[in-house]
Amino acid sequence: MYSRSQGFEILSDARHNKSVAFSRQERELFNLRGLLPYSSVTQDVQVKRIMDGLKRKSSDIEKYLLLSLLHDRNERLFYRVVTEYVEEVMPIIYTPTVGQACKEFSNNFKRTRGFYITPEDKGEIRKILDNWPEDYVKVIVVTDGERILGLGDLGANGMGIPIGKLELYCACAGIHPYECLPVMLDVGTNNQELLDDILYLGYPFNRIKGEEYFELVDEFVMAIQDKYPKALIQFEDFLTPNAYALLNKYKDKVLCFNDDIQGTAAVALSGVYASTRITNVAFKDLKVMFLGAGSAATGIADLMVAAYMKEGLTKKQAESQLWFVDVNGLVVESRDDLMEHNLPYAHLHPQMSFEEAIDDIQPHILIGATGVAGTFTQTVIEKMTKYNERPVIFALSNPTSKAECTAEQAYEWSNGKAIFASGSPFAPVNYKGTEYRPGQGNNAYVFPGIGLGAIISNAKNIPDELFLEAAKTLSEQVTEDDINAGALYPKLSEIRNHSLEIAIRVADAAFELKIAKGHKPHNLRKFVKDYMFDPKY
Ligand SMILES: NC(=O)C1=CN([C@@H]2O[C@H](COP(=O)(O)OP(=O)(O)OC[C@H]3O[C@@H](n4cnc5c(N)ncnc54)[C@H](OP(=O)(O)O)[C@@H]3O)[C@@H](O)[C@H]2O)C=CC1
Ligand SMILES: CC(=O)C(=O)O
Ligand SMILES: [Mg+2]
Repeated sequence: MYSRSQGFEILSDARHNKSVAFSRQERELFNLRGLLPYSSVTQDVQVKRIMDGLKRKSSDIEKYLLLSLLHDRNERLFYRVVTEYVEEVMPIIYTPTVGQACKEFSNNFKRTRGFYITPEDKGEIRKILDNWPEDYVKVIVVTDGERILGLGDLGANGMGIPIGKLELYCACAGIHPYECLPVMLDVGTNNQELLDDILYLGYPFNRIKGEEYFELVDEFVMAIQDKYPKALIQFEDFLTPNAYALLNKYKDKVLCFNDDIQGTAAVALSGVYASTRITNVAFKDLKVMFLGAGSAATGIADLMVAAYMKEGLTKKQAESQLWFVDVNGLVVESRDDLMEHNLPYAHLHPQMSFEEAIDDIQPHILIGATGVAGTFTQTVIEKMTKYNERPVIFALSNPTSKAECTAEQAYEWSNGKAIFASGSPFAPVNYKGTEYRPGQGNNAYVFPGIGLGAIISNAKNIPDELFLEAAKTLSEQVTEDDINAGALYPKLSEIRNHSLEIAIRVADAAFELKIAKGHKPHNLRKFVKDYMFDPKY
């Protein structure tokens, strides 16, 4: 990799720094003699040093900080570590540890990463965007920090999420680091604890809302369209009403998607497809019950409707197989507290509690997206087991502390019958001598590949068909071994290959649908593979 920096400058330039891996020749060329210890080592040895260092750390947050410093110092080494040890490292740079990192973001702040926009920048967003040093940004992950995982309003501390998501774009889909832009739309926070904290670094006022809020977001979207017209905008961890309002406003006009609504939908649908290989229930006959009726759960239901319709069901029939329960019980037509996105699933049915609804509807699949731990109780799992030989249980809430139930609970309470997946990782569980491998139903399995496919094809927008394609592709990556271990998702260690497959199919579908602005490469697979960033020196 070519660099114009010399001497100390190149050692503090994370993009080009190789540190003790600089060869004798490079040390001569870049005026590095005397600045490094004698040994010139391979990147493999550097990786070993990092992994040994991680093992010596006694807490996950310390590991997060070590990796974050590495990212600041030597980008290629950081990504080499993440790609090679993705199973060990993903729970650190992503959920669950990223949740804690967000909570402590201001306390641990050392070096800036990403772009911050506040209400004081109104009218000048396009101008200040020129302060960002990169010309070829292709993927932007933006949050306003109001619904960070299941942790609520973390204000500007939520910046850990765009940073973490973009690290996965690079590690899992080979997007080049310089093509990534994490953005915090810091519109304030209503979290009083943060406002009272002298160390809090965000805009220290209550959130702006209504017209003022939507105008600021619009100015941001337009500024991005102007400076980076080919960039994909991923909306992340917005509060549900805002998430829907923004998605509906921009999804047909701008290359964008909402990860919590649409990415989650694709990964959950993929798991649902895979589950039918174990349960042998035909996909079009599946009855699904959701606990939580927010953006994640509704996004899944909406994509399932599209998937059912491809199997010949009418929209009405499809919707009738999907049931929601929220804090106030079963979502039914007679309720007057529902939001617009709930209405297609508010069936003409008596109002009842969650447990009563399981007895009444007898769903094949239970999907939790509440952000509330312990909501899948022993009784809930037992009821699901009563009605299904193999009950399918998704506890999607993040981080781990918010999961609706643990993997161990699901297997124990179902006497080993449950097919379990969760948003944050759980280790395999040995129950009565059999090892069960929970799958990780997290949008991280799909958003990197979807994003890569969208930018490769230079798509105008991302319609549902592309999310369906991603779901199908991922489910096809689930092997017989995975199925035999009760896992609905393939092993994370192969995620780069899965992202590649998703990207190819998504790009291909974009060309088929004629929403791709570019020309289809003669050999799409080779084109995508060649595009992908390889962190090896
Ligand atoms: N695995 C993955 O890939 C993803 C996981 N998630 C996780 O899903 C969770 C929810 O996210 P999101 O949908 O955006 O959030 P929302 O706030 O939009 O949705 C939460 C829903 O759960 C309901 N709820 C809250 N408490 C209970 C309860 N005790 N019983 C029944 N329902 C309850 C809420 O009702 P009300 O509004 O009335 O309080 C609301 O309908 C988060 O923890 C998030 O981390 C999100 C995206 C991706
Ligand atoms: C995974 C994710 O996007 C979330 O929990 O919000
Ligand atoms: Mg999210």
